[in-house]
Amino acid sequence: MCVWDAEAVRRALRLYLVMGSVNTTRDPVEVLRQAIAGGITMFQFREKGTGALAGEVRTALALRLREVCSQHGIPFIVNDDMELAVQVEADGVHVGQGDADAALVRARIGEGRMLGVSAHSALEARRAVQAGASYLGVGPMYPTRSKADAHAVLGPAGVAELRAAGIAVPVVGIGGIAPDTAAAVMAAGADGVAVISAIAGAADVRAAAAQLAAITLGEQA
Ligand SMILES: C=C1C=NC(C(F)(F)F)=NC1=N
Ligand SMILES: [Mg+2]
Repeated sequence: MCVWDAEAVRRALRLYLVMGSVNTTRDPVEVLRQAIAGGITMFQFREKGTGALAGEVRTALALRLREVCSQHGIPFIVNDDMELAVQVEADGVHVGQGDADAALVRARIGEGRMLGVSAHSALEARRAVQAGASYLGVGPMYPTRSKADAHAVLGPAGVAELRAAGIAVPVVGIGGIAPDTAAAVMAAGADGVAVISAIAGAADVRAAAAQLAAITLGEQA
């Protein structure tokens, strides 16, 4: 298992699809295939909210999505559940401030996997880095319908403030990001954007992913 150095993590964060079965009316596996064809660089399985799958059915979906990511060399991250991440041989885990202690998760998953931690302030960011975070998820950038308990909207300024505070680790913005706002998040100092509805809810998933990829990867140029 390769160790995910900062540069590899930054490349993976460029266009990060976060999705679970509740985020689309279609087959999540088909949506993921289309999103990969459009150019996403990382995928997070986030099975949360009203109607979320559980138990064997959830694990079965995780394995199907994991397989699609493996086929295309796309890193596969599991939200919250470190045991599921280990069980399906995920490339990493993402935990929020209210979830398991980041240091405990790092100890459980080892150094060969990515550990993403949600952060809403420089203090939370510093603590997450000390706990061994590979990247920080910062948001919400804009109002979001995908997370019932979202924090107050930070805006791209939230990313700029972390950079101004000297937080240099890989950072991805999340929360209500769409094609017309992705560039602002990158300009504020993020290494990439994480999206749910902008891709999973799009009529043409592949085109939506391609449009966002052009913006975030274009920033690279
Ligand atoms: C609550 C979350 C915050 N950020 C992220 C990500 F953008 F992927 F880092 N994922 C989450 N599930
Ligand atoms: Mg969480």
